[in-house]
Amino acid sequence: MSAVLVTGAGQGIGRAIALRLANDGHDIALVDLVEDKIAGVADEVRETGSKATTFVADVSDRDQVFAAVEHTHEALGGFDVIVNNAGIAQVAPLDDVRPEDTKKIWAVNVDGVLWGIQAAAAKFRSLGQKGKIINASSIAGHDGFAMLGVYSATKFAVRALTQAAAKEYAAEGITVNAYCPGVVGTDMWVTIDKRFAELTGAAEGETYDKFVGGIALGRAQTPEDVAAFVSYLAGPDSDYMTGQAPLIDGGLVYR
Ligand SMILES: NC(=O)c1ccc[n+]([C@@H]2O[C@H](COP(=O)([O-])OP(=O)(O)OC[C@H]3O[C@@H](n4cnc5c(N)ncnc54)[C@H](O)[C@@H]3O)[C@@H](O)[C@H]2O)c1
Repeated sequence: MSAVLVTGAGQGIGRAIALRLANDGHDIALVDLVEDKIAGVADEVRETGSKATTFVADVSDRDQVFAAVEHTHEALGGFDVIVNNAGIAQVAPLDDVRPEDTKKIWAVNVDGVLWGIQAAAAKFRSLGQKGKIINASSIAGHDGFAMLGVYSATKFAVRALTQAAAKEYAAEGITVNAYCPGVVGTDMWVTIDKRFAELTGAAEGETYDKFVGGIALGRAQTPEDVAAFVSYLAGPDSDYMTGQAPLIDGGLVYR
């Protein structure tokens, strides 16, 4: 099939995407901050029969992202898809946000996606081939959530980059889309829930449960639910789709 680079692949949604795409028959380059985590996922990928390679990189560092793309091409013998999945959350009332807070989250969630877009487009161009760029936005990229204001801003920004890149690269046969999960019970949500508890006096688990209670389909979202949509985006059935960022949230209505 094709060679896919997934960032933030060491756990949560990124891990599920890596495993789903490996099961679809793609070879996978796993990129994350910590080697131990991606080494374990690489073993799981190899069990599916697909190739796996790991590369430690911080997506907020442009040179490291370009190096990750080069590594993918060398190790897997191709480069067809990038999934710019890595991201961090931040829970704070807007009044409390300081410059160092916005810099950090912006560097990972927005700059990190931009470097991934640039590096992938440059590589597709140098190889003279088409390619697919897939970015992690969020339901918080469609609605500004209280206490998640800066996080929401970064995810709106990911949608903006997705739309702009889709227009800039369309003539080269490069498609650019995003996925927008709702509430997925990964480590990210454990951290969000704890921070809500500290700030609002809610019991631990209460905020997560409230959000899950607002999901129309009546069950919590799994990383595999997200990975199923990314499987479509990474495969040939999405060839005529670009610049889109659909919600995959089970019909979440709680705000
Ligand atoms: N969990 C949710 O409910 C949810 C909802 C909507 C969108 N998202 C988005 O989906 C993506 C994955 O979320 P998750 O819940 O799996 O998160 P997670 O915290 O469980 O995992 C994120 C992974 O990204 C890695 N990472 C963080 N910063 C990095 C950096 N600078 N460079 C490289 N890797 C880095 C972490 O080490 C970790 O392995 C994120 O972009 C997140 O914003 C998550």
